[in-house]
Amino acid sequence: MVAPPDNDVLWARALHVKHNGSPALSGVSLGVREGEILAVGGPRGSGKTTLLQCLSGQLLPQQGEVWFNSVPVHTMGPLSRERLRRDRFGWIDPAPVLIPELNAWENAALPLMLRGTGRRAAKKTALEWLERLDIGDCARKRPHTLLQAERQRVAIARALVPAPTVLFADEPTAPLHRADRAHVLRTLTTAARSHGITVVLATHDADTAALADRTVSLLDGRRVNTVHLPPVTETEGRAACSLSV
Ligand SMILES: Nc1ncnc2c1ncn2[C@@H]1O[C@H](COP(=O)(O)OP(=O)(O)OP(=O)(O)O)[C@@H](O)[C@H]1O
Repeated sequence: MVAPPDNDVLWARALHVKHNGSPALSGVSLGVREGEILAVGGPRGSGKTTLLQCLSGQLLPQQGEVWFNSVPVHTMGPLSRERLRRDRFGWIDPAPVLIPELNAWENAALPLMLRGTGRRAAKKTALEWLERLDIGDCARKRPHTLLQAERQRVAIARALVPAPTVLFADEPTAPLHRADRAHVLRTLTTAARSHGITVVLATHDADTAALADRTVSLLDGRRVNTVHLPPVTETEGRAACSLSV
């Protein structure tokens, strides 16, 4: 095994994954630099979710290597990978999965409390994030009384609250309206940049990818070439488009 370059927080080499015999990833390699916002683009079924699951240690590739800060994730046992995900990674699903018995701030504070932070401190941090995401008013509401878009903001707050080293976001704005999407994504990317959080963002939306520093594109489980365009604005990162297989 050869350790990854020092400036890559995540590094994957030649990942191969098959789901029930059909290939989902076929030899994908990539590095993610510390503090980078990396978009993983590609059409539906191209392997984006599978790639994020491998990088975050949720799924072991049948072949290939995944390294996090020079630690080989692909050789870790299930408990070590679970601890790594709890302590260092955040995850946002396309649809919010919240605990129905807890209100919004309790849901958002949960990762901190699982790490041993006291209830009062965890609540303070959770409320700050809910405010930043414009749902401070919902802090005491249970998930079933919230709109889907509000629930997704709670899920995003929950992922940001413990300031993870790497945040994996799988189509995080899928349940939001277009206007909402831009605002939530800006909040997410601005927060990530200001807290030095590395983000790996799966999306098939060019507007979303435009907020990233770099885009890698997948097609049928393989990487396709990308070309970088000039910055859209000084502050919002760069866009990239897929050229060809
Ligand atoms: N649990 C599973 N069982 C069987 N096949 C799966 C499973 N998960 C993914 N696949 C298949 O693997 C391929 C890659 O799926 P994946 O979800 O990684 O792609 P994606 O780019 O994230 O798609 P989407 O944008 O629809 O989420 C697809 O052909 C998909 O149908």
